[in-house]
Amino acid sequence: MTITYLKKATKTPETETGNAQAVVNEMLARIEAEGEEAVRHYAKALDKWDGPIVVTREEMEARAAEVPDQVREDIAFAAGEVRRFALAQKESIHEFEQKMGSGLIVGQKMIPCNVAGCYVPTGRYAHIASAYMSVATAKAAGVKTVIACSTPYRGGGIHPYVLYAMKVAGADMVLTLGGVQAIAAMAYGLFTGKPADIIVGPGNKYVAEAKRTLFGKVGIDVFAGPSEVGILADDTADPEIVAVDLVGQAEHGHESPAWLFTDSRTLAEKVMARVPELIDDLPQPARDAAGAAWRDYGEVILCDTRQELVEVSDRYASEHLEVHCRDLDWWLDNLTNYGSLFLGEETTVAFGDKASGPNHILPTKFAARYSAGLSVHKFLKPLTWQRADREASKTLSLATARISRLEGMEAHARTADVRMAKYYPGHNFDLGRPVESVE
Ligand SMILES: NC(=O)C1=CN([C@@H]2O[C@H](COP(=O)(O)OP(=O)(O)OC[C@H]3O[C@@H](n4cnc5c(N)ncnc54)[C@H](O)[C@@H]3O)[C@@H](O)[C@H]2O)C=CC1
Ligand SMILES: O=C(O)[C@@H](O)CS(=O)(=O)O
Ligand SMILES: [Zn+2]
Repeated sequence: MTITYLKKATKTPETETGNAQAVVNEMLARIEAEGEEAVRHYAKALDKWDGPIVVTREEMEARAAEVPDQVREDIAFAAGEVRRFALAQKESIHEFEQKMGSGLIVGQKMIPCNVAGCYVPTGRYAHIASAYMSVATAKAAGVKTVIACSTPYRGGGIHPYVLYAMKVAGADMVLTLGGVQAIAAMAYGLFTGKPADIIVGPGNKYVAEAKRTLFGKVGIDVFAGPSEVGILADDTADPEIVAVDLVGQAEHGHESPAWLFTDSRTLAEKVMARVPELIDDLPQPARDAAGAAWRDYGEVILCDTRQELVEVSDRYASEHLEVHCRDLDWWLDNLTNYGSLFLGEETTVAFGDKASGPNHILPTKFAARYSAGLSVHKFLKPLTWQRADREASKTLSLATARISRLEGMEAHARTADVRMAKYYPGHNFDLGRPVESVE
């Protein structure tokens, strides 16, 4: 395969993770030992917040009353589309009941987690959309208690429109907390008395590392760290739109990769010339964020064929992947690793980020190789059940006893023996040869 790097990143999505891990480990240990006091300490030290942590219902209502009509309308529209998509996902997986060869009745029940924690980042930007992406999806799944947390915005309380979006999406409890201290508070049930069963939502490297570290104690959605964009473009693509879309996501922060995969050197050169101009034209803090992102993480990769482009793109497993090429169905059929796919010039990542319906909480740092993004399914457990009658119990007892004994598991085998002895007294079944003692 011939790959030419017309621009190569000096950093990879894994750079800087080590530093975050050390910080997160220390903070989690202190919060586990000291509880709410340590959380308050970090809220003050890192986010200049020493006000109340729990946002009361009355405060939510009072602050909601001040939200302008156009903002309400936009949030209602976008949250509605996200809910609509989540409900369609819910429809796609169902409970069922089936008779097996043994006569056993088996089934699957879809049971939502009881408590979900939703993290809404607002360090650099006020991520209003992240509020309904997580909360509305948890509610569509049927989660009873949804706790939402967001960073005190620029030293104040939760950003008013983020709080409004949480309310519209159906949050049951809200905490004014950001970063590691928010994730830990949700995991341990601090301030709410309700430890989360699952914690979801995007965030910076500290948030993503805290979720990863606490995984096991609590469920998580996916490793949703600093945003990434990949664009596949051929010679039919418009270089201006490709460049604008790359910068559109580089704005996220100095650790946000933007990758162009193309088989057209002409297009690549035009895009590379245009991106710095577009960045220079941005207001702050976007200019610095996108400038550093493009300088350190931007890549332009030239391949010979579209098969090679698919291979390279799958290796990068971009969180967001745009395709600006002829024959869009071919790309839809052949690409396998991406968080969310945006086909054709008429669509763009920002639609998915804010309003189109499919979730924007998506896998980063190669996690799209094994995981999709946040969906209603992350909150739903496909739990299995089974019920045997006497006939099924007999068929299964014989097989189970014999297989257990082949495995050397005598106690397992006896759970089948005892049933046969009770239901068929005096019968002589082949239940396998008893396991010999090995001292
Ligand atoms: N993958 C995805 O689906 C999405 C990812 N994102 C990403 O989320 C991120 C949002 O990041 P931010 O704006 O920073 O907001 P954030 O809310 O994730 O982080 C702010 C918090 O970081 C903590 N923090 C900052 N510096 C710290 C330090 N030195 N030590 C310990 N804690 C520290 C503070 O407590 C603060 O509350 C961006 O990287 C964005 O790209 C956003 C939306 C979706
Ligand atoms: O990583 C992401 O999904 C973000 O691009 C979403 S947003 O732009 O912050 O809304
Ligand atoms: Zn974005």
